[in-house]
This record gives sequence, C-alpha cells and structure tokens, in this order.
Amino acid sequence: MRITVLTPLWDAFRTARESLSDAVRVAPGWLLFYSTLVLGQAVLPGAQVVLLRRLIDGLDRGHAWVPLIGLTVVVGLMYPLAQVATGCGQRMMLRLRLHYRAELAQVAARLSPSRLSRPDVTTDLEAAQSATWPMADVPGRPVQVLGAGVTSVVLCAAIWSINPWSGGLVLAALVPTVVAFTAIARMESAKWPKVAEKDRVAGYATEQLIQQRPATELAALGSGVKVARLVAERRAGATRIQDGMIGMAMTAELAAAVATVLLFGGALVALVLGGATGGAAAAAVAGTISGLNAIRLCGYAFGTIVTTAPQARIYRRFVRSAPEREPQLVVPRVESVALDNVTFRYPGAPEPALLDVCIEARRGELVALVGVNGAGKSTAVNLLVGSLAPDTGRVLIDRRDAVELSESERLGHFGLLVQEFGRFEFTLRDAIALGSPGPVSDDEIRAALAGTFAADVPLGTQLGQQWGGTGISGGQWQRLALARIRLRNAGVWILDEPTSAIDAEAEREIFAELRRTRDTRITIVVSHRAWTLREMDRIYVIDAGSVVQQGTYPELMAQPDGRFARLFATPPE
Ligand SMILES: Nc1ncnc2c1ncn2[C@@H]1O[C@H](COP(=O)(O)OP(=O)(O)OP(=O)(O)O)[C@@H](O)[C@H]1O
Repeated sequence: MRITVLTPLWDAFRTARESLSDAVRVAPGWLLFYSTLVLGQAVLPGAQVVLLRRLIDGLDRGHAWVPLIGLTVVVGLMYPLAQVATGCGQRMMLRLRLHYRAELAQVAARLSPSRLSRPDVTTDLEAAQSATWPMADVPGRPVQVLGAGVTSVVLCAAIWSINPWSGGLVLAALVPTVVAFTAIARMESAKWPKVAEKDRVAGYATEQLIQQRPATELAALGSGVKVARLVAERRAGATRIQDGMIGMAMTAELAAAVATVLLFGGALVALVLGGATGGAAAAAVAGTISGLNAIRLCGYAFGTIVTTAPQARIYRRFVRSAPEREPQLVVPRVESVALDNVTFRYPGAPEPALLDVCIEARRGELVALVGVNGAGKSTAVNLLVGSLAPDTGRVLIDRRDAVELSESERLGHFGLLVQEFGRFEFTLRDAIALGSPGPVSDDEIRAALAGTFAADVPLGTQLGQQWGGTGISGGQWQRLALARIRLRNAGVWILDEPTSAIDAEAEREIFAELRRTRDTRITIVVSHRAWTLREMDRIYVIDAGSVVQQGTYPELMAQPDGRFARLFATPPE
C-alpha cells in the first residue's frame, strides 16, 4: 500500500533527477546560469523582510538610508532577475528538445522490422514522440521547486526573529501543496495512458487528413469529413478524461490553497498576538505575501513534473529498451535460401497462416510465389527475412539455420521490395542512397538509375510537390524503389509485385533485366501476372497457407485441374 501511494511521487522525483542529469549533459552552462538566477531570486523575499523591518524601524530613528538603498536594490533586482532566468530556462529547454528529438530519431532508426511489427512498440514510439515536448520543460522545474523551498526557509528564518510561530507557519505552508500534488500524481499516473491511447488514434486519423497522399484520396472520395468525425470523437474521449483529471486536480489544488492561506493567516494572527512592532509587523506581512507567491510557483513547478512523469517514463523505457546499433552488412552472394517445413500462426488467429511449407531458391534461379489474396505469400516472405519467426520448422540461409544469425546479419542477405514501398520525398540522391546502409557514391546511384526515367535527372532534384519539388507518378516511384534494390545488390532479391504500378513496356524491360542478370543472385518474385511467370525456373502455388503445387509455367499449365491452371485459365494480358 505504501508503495502504491508513493510510487507516483517517486516517479516524479525520478523524472526530476533524470531530467536534471540530461540538462547537465546537454546544456550545463544554461542550467548553471538558470539555477544561479533562480536561487539568487529565492533569497530576495527574505532579504526584503529584513530590510523592510530595518527601514520602518530606522525611519523613527533617522537612519533609514542604508536599508532604503538595500530595499531598492532587492526590489529592483526581482524583475530583471526573473526575466533573465526565464530566457535562460527557455534556451536550456530548446537544447533539450533538440536532444530528445534527435535521440528518439536515432533509437527509432535502430528498430528492426520484427520490433516494428509489434503494436506495443509503435504505440510506445508515438507516446515517446509526444513526450519530447513536455520533457524538455522539466529540468527547470526542480530548480524552481528548490527555489521556492529556499524562499520559504529564508522567509521562515527572517520572520522567525520577529515571531517564531509565524516563521514556523510560513514554512509549514509548503506542506498542503506537497500533499495535494502527491494525490494529483497518483491520479495522473493512472489516467494518462488512457488519454495517450485515444490521442494516438486521433493523431493517426489527423495524419490522414494532413499528409498529401491520403488527404488527396479522401478529398477525392469526399469522405474526409468521416475521418474528421473520428478525430473529433477520439479527441473528445481524451478531452473528457483530461477534463475529469483537471477537475480533480483543481479540487486538490483548491483544498491546498485554502490550507495554505489558513496557515499564512495563522502566521499573521501569531504576529499580532505576539505583539510585533509596526516595522516588524509590516515586514512580516510583506514576507507572507511573497511566501504565498513562492508557494504558488512551487505548486505549478511540482505539478509540471508530476504530469510529465508518466510520459517521461514511457520515453525513457523506450529509449533504454532499444537495441544497440548493429551496422548492417550487405551480403552480395548467397547460394540458397529455404523455408523448411515451416508452420506459422499469427497470435490470436484460429488457423495457421502457413502450414508445413517447403520453399527453396538457389543462386541463379528465378522463383515465383503465387496464390490468391490472403494465401500466405507475404507471410512466407516475412518468415524468410526474419520479420516473423516460425512456430515450427526452419528458415535456412546457405543451408544454415537462420536463427544463428542476428536480425541485422540476416537482413543484410536481402533486398526486399514490398508492395507498400516507400515514397521517400528527399532529393533523388538521398532517396536512392537509402538502398544501402553504407556510404554511396554518385556513380553507384547513377548506375542504379540507368534505364529509368530518372537516368538524366540531376541527383540534387527534390522529390515531392509538397516540398516544392518534382511530382512523379506512382510507377516512377516504384522504379525508384527498384533502383534502391539494384543499388543494394544483396544476394537475394525479394520483389513483391515489383511492377504493379509500372506500364507493360517498362515491366517487360524490368523482367528482361532480371533474367539477364539472374546468375548473380537469387530472385524471388511475388506476382499475379501470368506472363511474368512464364520465365520462372520454379513457381510455388500457395493456397490457404500450404504449397499445393510447384513447377514451371508449362508444367503447371499442363495440369488443367490444378490450382495454378484455374487461377490463370484466362491470362490477364
Ligand atoms: N498481422 C497479421 N495478423 C493476423 N493475421 C494476419 C496478419 N497478416 C496476415 N494475416 C493473415 O494471414 C493470412 C496470409 O496473409 P498474407 O498477407 O501472407 O497473404 P498474401 O498471400 O500475401 O496476400 P496478398 O496477395 O493480399 O498480399 C491471411 O489470412 C491474413 O488475413
């Protein structure tokens, strides 16, 4: 029980400590500058009490100049110090924001396909992304809390000499704020993940309305308003939870504020009952007003740490759980790959997506996987490259069980063109260079683009109209994706519908080139186009997760009752 009550508070404390250590690494100068200013400011209210008392007492005795000058300096310092401190805090925040964003991008870049296929990983990635903004605001907050503590202690000491009861009550006035924010911390920790989940769905839907491609499709369908409604519903759900959270926080803060005011009121009453002189009373009253301000600021700073703690926890968990960067090495020569009696069932699916499947491809061969939608072709490909792991059976690469390879080593064997290939709207050079993990020369990029529409396009050309660059067609994007595979030149090419968006003439050229250069690699093609299958060395026909036939095109067509002949009875071309 003790743990459940204190855990959120401990989280807030840990968040403050970790954020401060980030600031020490990332922006030490600004943190030091900021802390010095905040702590310098923190002693001013106490000094004000002492000087005000001396000034008022001194007025009667005719030596008020020294306290008057001192008070002028103290009051005069308050505003500029606060302004400069705010500026320093903002500059520290900017650097931290840059650091968190760059760090997260690095971590995201290290995620393997198998991790990226897990929904919990993508949820955490998105939550971590939205945490970078509030997290940058945290390191200044413990400094403010400390400053408020210093203010209270110094005020307490200054007022103590006037009336110890008043001094003690001023210090005790910090307690209700701490208690209230502990309660708020517990509530925030419990509810924040629910808000994040709803926000994630709303964020995804909003992206569909903002990103050029889906937004254009929705606009053409005239159905963007449905997505907008979904956004509104999810945001409203998140808002309702947040509304409740703010309501509860308001209640706790109000209760704390009332208790604080009562304690300050008690401090003033103690002052009067203690028979303080005019000067002492005026000084103590001014001090309690400053104390109220300090505690309000402390509450706000503490609140910021508390509300950011759950997000920061997700961010740090995500960053720490990311694997070390393992540089990928492309393997240009592979003799064979195979699925050996592989069975695989997706989690929660009633039936296996693949059952006892055996597929083999050797260097120099053109191998095709065919089957209707949902037959299991992409699953087979994902098992080969390692995005999925078989439940039973083995994946063999050069006759070696692929589990002996790290995921990165394994991926280095493959050049994979997926159906939903990326349309990377960078410069032409950068978009093609992504084909290889290492540095790439312009000559290599030119060689990869040879024979395509982009052969003579300057490599610095920006792609994508939304960036003021060149707009290109769907088929042209697919040619660029193929150029990346060419550039990569891995030992196994897996091409999932590589010419789905490409015109017939270019398609023939691409397949002619695949045949011409086949000896250097293993080529596995997923295709539904009959003519592209005619030149294949072996076609595996997959149906409902099983290989039901295999052979060359003429062999399979010679079995009129076979699955393949029924699929391609009327060739589409
Ligand atoms: N992530 C997943 N979770 C659960 N089931 C899945 C998942 N991905 C695919 N499936 C199911 O596994 C089966 C095989 O799907 P797969 O994507 O391998 O088919 P495919 O032959 O590649 O189809 P297509 O030609 O449409 O690309 C299908 O029944 C599909 O619904």
